[in-house]
Amino acid sequence: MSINWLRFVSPSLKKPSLFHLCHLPPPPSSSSSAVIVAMSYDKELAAAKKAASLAARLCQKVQKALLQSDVQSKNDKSPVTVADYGSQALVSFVLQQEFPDNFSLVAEEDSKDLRKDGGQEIVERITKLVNDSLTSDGSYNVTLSTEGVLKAIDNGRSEGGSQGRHWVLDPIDGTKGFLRGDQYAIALALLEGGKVVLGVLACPNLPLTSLSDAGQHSPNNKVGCLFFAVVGGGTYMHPLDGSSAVKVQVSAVENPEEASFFESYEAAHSMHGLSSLIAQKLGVKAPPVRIDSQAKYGALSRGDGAIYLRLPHKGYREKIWDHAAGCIVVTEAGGVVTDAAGQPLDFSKGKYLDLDTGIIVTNQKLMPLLFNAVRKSIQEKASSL
Ligand SMILES: Nc1ncnc2c1ncn2[C@@H]1O[C@H](COP(=O)(O)O)[C@@H](OP(=O)(O)O)[C@H]1O
Ligand SMILES: [Mg+2]
Ligand SMILES: [Mg+2]
Ligand SMILES: [Mg+2]
Repeated sequence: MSINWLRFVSPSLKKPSLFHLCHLPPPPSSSSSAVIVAMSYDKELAAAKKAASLAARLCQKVQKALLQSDVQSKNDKSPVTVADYGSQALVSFVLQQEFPDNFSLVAEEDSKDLRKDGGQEIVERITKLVNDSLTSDGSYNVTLSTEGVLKAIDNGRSEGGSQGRHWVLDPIDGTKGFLRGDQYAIALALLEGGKVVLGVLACPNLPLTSLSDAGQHSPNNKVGCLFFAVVGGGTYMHPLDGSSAVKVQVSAVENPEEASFFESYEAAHSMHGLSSLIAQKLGVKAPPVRIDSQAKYGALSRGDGAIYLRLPHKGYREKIWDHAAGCIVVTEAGGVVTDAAGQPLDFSKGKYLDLDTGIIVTNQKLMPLLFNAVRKSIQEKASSL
């Protein structure tokens, strides 16, 4: 099935809306002309934004309690587990309600550990969190049982792939950031035929103004952003607690000396030494901006920085839910996302991304320079071993 894209101005919406035409095989008795079915992602986008916003609220509630009760210093990870599972159950439930006939979800968590002996208490806490969120939203007149919550979590066990539609969810991306009270994201994307066609990134702790602004740590600076993108339609951002969206664009910086770059806060997730070698080769002057989660993709999409380098240690396999939403949010804002060999990320192979060395992200102008610096640095590192 081939897919063509066109921009369509909906008279009722009075704003551009994205439609695509699916050329279906002709019915047996008809002539050879293709049957054209027009579809939009408006309903999917509305559902994804709703699900991610609800999940973000659940996570904010848990993170607040986590910080207030100082559980963080006790190194007790259970509240994070509660938020991860609660977020996944909520998103899964909302999407299944909205798309009962065509629902497939590839998500990070499953209920295996929760079903073990001693898991009942934590399942009850998750169930309460999920039901409280559903009640406060008011759209769905249901109360989930503990088994209903476990089933909703396990509905995220799809394998994805190159055929059909699959939602892709990271219920909390940046768990370590969440624990520290730093950045994290609820990352939800839709794959169609193995390509990302829609992405929503809820970043509850990301300031509404640029991370490069001097006053970003002032107490008046509001946090909580939601980024969204539909293929061909650009990237938008609005406050998590609002709906007035602005279109965002990646940085237009062409001179690497003026570029700043993002990388993981956690050195275990990305080789900081290698990225500093790359930055040095490029002539980047600013120190790295280290933050957790796909909030990096969101911040990059609005030009807070110009480059994102993710260079995992040998043997690590990247999962699609760690990049699907972020990837479309950046590309629709004019950026480029490739692996370290310059190939686009392939989301059609199931849960894992099959890629060379790492992931590099920047604007179109800087990509050739960045790519060269990455190749040289990787070769230098290999020959020094
Ligand atoms: N050794 C490793 N190398 C690279 N990424 C890793 C890793 N261990 C975990 N991760 C991934 O890094 C993600 C967080 O990325 P970042 O460093 O940008 O915050 C984690 O997502 P979760 O927090 O959803 O588990 C996890 O999937
Ligand atoms: Mg993740
Ligand atoms: Mg996660
Ligand atoms: Mg995880």
